[in-house]
Amino acid sequence: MQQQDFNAQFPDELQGFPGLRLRAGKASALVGAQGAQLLSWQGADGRERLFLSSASDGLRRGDAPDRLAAPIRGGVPVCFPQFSGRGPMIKHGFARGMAWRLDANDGRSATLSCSDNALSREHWPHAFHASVRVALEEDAVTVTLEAHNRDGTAWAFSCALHTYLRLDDVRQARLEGLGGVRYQDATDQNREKRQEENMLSIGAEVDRVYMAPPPALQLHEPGLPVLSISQQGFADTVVWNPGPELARKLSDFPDDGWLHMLCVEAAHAAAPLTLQPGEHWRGSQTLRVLA
Ligand SMILES: O=P(O)(O)OC[C@H]1O[C@H](O)[C@H](O)[C@@H](O)[C@@H]1O
Repeated sequence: MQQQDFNAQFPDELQGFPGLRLRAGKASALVGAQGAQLLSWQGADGRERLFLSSASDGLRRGDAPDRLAAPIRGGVPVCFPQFSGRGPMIKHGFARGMAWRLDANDGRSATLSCSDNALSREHWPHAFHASVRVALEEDAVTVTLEAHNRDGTAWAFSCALHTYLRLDDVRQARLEGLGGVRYQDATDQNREKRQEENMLSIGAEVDRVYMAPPPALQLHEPGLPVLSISQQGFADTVVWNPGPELARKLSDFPDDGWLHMLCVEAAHAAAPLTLQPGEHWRGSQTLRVLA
């Protein structure tokens, strides 16, 4: 893509990251060109609901798109075609480091896409098309990821919408809805466990893949309306917070950043999915401020 077209498609910016602003009444969102990553979402109350690290690196205007950019730490990174280190590829796949193109934009929603090219083939030999649609409502935002096998042979993938929710203080928040759900604990060699409590509180590192979770969870924070987090088409929900020790080791993350975020991710993580030639897969996550 020419720099001129890129600038026309992504005229807005947040922390120097080029993107596209969407509006629905008083609500607003900014979708970044890198990785089709939602970088900001403010509902009608004007409160920012997504965490974006002030120390984050990433693709800036004018950077060459012929190599992968450093991942942007925050918003809603799209992990594709691999979740985390669960496979031979670079962590979370290559899609979050690529410049995506804009396919449609009606002011309230936008669709971005990427497909195989010389860069993706350095990491994965397959023909594919991936798209992300961000749809804004007054009190909600929905991110939909779609993958299409354009190859002559079947391929397998895993993926996630790696949503970083912004919190005042994670220690005061409660995530409701995971009571009785089984999870793989990545802080304990992926041992399988069962969560007893329905209200999860966090004060240290948490890195869990919940399998067959309920379709909606609720995030409670003192003095704020409840946030509903729902998903469709994804088999797992990942909950991640680095806690104080890992936070200090992450170069693109403030030491106290762990207090102000919680990742609640719609994911296919525990087991990969296989798409036959010509097949599509689609999954979405909706964040909604409840009255
Ligand atoms: O640092 P990143 O590559 O963005 O990954 C951040 C985190 O993503 C997921 O939530 C994984 O479960 C974690 O194990 C990982 O640390």
